[in-house]
Amino acid sequence: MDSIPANLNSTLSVPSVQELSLQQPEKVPARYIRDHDGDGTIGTFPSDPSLRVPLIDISKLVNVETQDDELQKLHFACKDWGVFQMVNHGVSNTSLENMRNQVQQFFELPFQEKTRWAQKPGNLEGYGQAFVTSQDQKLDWNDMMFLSSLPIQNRKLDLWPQNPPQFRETLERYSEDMRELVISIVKFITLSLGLKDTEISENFREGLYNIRMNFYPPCPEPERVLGIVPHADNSGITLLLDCGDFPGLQFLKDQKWVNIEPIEGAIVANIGQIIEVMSNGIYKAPEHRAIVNKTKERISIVTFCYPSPHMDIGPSEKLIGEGSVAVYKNLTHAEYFTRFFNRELDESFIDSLRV
Ligand SMILES: O=C(O)CCC(=O)C(=O)O
Ligand SMILES: [Fe+2]
Repeated sequence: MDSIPANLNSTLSVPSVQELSLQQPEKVPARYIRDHDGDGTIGTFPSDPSLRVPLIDISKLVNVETQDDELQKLHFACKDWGVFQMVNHGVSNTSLENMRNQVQQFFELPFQEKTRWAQKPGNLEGYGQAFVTSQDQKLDWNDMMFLSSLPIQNRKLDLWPQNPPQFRETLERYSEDMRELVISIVKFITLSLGLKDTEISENFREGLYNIRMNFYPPCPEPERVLGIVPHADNSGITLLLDCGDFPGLQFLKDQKWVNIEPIEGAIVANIGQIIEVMSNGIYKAPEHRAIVNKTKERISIVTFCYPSPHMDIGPSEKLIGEGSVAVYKNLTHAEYFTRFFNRELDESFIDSLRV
């Protein structure tokens, strides 16, 4: 019998969805059913360009001649969507390809082999599922591997796969790349907020980087399950590598779920709740979810980027005063996480941070 987790930083063990899917059931077990076919979202990508998630060319942000225009685009992307896709971001295709291949090879291993790196009681890291706190909770159509990668002293190496053999070094390299990228994006995000100093972006140098590798197996009734239930991320910024070529990731925009069309070599960035707080709510951490496919599996590799634990989490002082008041409380990093892991699953975390 599984023990009941003390808080949300631990999870009950539930069956592997990948193993379930391999048995080719005709119907989905009741525990996964959360019908959503009424919202018609399984379909295709939006053809109307105004309904597509904004595309930001990082090389244009770096170039002084094109910077102002691209910063404008970035500002509206963060304000109106909370998410954008990045091209020309400077991370090599080799790093992205290697990461994608290693994660794919990991999930293709026999189940028994994968369980060498399974989650242990009381901790979310490792191979398993997230946030299952009761035996009757509805489940996501998702298996995952969750690892803390930076700073190095946070690594639990006993949970880092040694099969496939290149997994560890690839993840190491990939997380360094994500760190460099996020420092640069946060610098531009704060610039687009009118903050000229680099205090916030520099705090991502000593930040925390946790990587969640999601595996969504094919599902006989995709319109009846969710790969990941709607949520906003508690990160500063989340960087997502979509390894599918069909609708999977969806963001809520003007009360409608919009499919994100994967672009070869692009990385999706979304605002997390820490940047929402630091921007005093000017930029919002968007709700998003994952849907699944009837015949195809999908992998996504998600890096949750947090600023240094030494940095308080509160509205930037430069954004309050002169007519604007702080909308969110100021918390230490530890207070923020204590609140997050002790929240009720049905309560809005961001609302609990309001003044
Ligand atoms: O797989 C996806 O596209 C979404 C994953 C996600 O939102 C998460 O892991 O927080
Ligand atoms: Fe997410």
